[in-house]
Amino acid sequence: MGLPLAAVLADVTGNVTGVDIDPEVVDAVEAGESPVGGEPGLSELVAETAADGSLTASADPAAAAEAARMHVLIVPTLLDETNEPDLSALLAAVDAVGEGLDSGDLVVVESTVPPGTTRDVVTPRLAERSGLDPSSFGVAFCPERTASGRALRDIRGAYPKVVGGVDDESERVAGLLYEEVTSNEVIRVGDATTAECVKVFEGIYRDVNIALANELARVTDPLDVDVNRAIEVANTQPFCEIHDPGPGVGGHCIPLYPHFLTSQVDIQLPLIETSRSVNDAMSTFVANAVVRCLDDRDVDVADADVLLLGVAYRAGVDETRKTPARPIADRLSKLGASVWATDPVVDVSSVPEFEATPLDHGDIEDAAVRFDAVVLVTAHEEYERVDYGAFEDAVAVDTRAALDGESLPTYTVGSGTR
Ligand SMILES: NC(=O)C1=CN([C@@H]2O[C@H](COP(=O)(O)OP(=O)(O)OC[C@H]3O[C@@H](n4cnc5c(N)ncnc54)[C@H](O)[C@@H]3O)[C@@H](O)[C@H]2O)C=CC1
Ligand SMILES: CC(=O)N[C@@H]1[C@@H](OP(=O)(O)OP(=O)(O)OC[C@H]2O[C@@H](n3ccc(=O)[nH]c3=O)[C@H](O)[C@@H]2O)O[C@H](C(=O)O)[C@@H](O)[C@@H]1O
Repeated sequence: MGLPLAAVLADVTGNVTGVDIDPEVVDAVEAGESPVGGEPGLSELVAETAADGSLTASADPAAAAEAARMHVLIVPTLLDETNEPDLSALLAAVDAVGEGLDSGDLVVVESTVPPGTTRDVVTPRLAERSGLDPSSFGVAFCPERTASGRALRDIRGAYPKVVGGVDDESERVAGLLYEEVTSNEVIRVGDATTAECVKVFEGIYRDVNIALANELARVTDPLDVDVNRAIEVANTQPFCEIHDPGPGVGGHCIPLYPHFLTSQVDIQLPLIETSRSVNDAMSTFVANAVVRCLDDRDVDVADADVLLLGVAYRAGVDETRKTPARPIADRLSKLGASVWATDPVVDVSSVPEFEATPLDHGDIEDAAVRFDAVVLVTAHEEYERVDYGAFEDAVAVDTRAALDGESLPTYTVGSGTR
């Protein structure tokens, strides 16, 4: 999300150096090209701001920091293998900025971080690396509230911009910066930790509510009820916003943010922790539904050819981080199935640690006859135009309630067998 942000800041301020440790990213931006796809308007904005000199790029974080007076950090914040926050990229960026920090500078963190990080980690580390007194420079947390595929629109003002400073002056100056950027309001929350909580809470709200939808989907079979229909009607009541059942929660954000909170407090948070487990269990629920559907047709999963439609974690994005497609493929492969996968947006052959044979999107109908089951994992709009009649003797498992009205015998998560 750093390049969309840099391009908008360049468009607004006329003087931005985008810093990245990936030289290919730097070279592309220096050439006026956007290495980030799937973002409407971004290629044009990068070309325009690079051409007029308002956007330059550098692979030397310390040198760029030396020259700058405002420093915005939007590097990856991930989880390690034990689901603890991995802030290594952020700390590296903080160290580089610290090397070039001057009295009177402002440092803004836009990366999503565990609450307390800006005050207790970033600020002291900047002071230590720069040798400056913490009161001599500003630090604020101003979360990136954007989603892939609509970054420029979101950055320019789809939602209010949240600003939280480690002190009043930091918040005041950061607020002035973002008032130039967003067409929406700037909400000053009074401190950095509150702003960090805003971002993490937004994501946790989503994870918990998706877990509720997924748990409700489990009563479809025992109650013989169309849960998706019940959710749709329940949501006609303004105080009800039940989300959509699915195969699990993917992406670089929502599955991570609950861990950013639970790692920071030494108290039990059972609802948040259980919601994570409910969502992560959906891939097994889907794989078991495939096995059951094959079994109903006297096909042993160990002898089955299964095609996954969609590898991206959600429709329309070229992103596979924590995609539910991976555990679904893993489980079916372990049961002996021959698993194939296709995606109109993602290059399936480049997806790391993915137990599936790639199939080109254009070959779906020609190859369809070989499959015993087809699983819709990602509701890319391209799948509305597939001729499912080509899957002559297969059964479909629809994890997104997207295959309405198709001729194929189908089990739909949340709606059951049709
Ligand atoms: N991608 C999204 O939809 C959103 C992301 N965010 C937050 O934004 C932050 C960045 O996420 P993404 O843009 O998705 O990550 P990303 O992995 O797509 O891109 C991060 C970029 O930072 C570069 N980088 C890594 N370490 C660096 C360092 N030490 N110095 C300079 N550059 C470095 C990488 O080379 C890469 O180009 C995360 O904290 C995320 O939670 C927030 C809202 C939306
Ligand atoms: C609260 C919220 O909508 N946050 C957005 C979210 O964007 P993100 O790209 O992660 O997509 P998402 O729509 O939250 O979906 C996350 C995952 O959850 C699944 N999902 C989503 C909604 C739903 O009802 N059911 C469901 O199963 C999606 O398929 C996907 O696998 O996370 C972004 C972020 O924080 O990076 C944030 O900026 C975006 O505004």
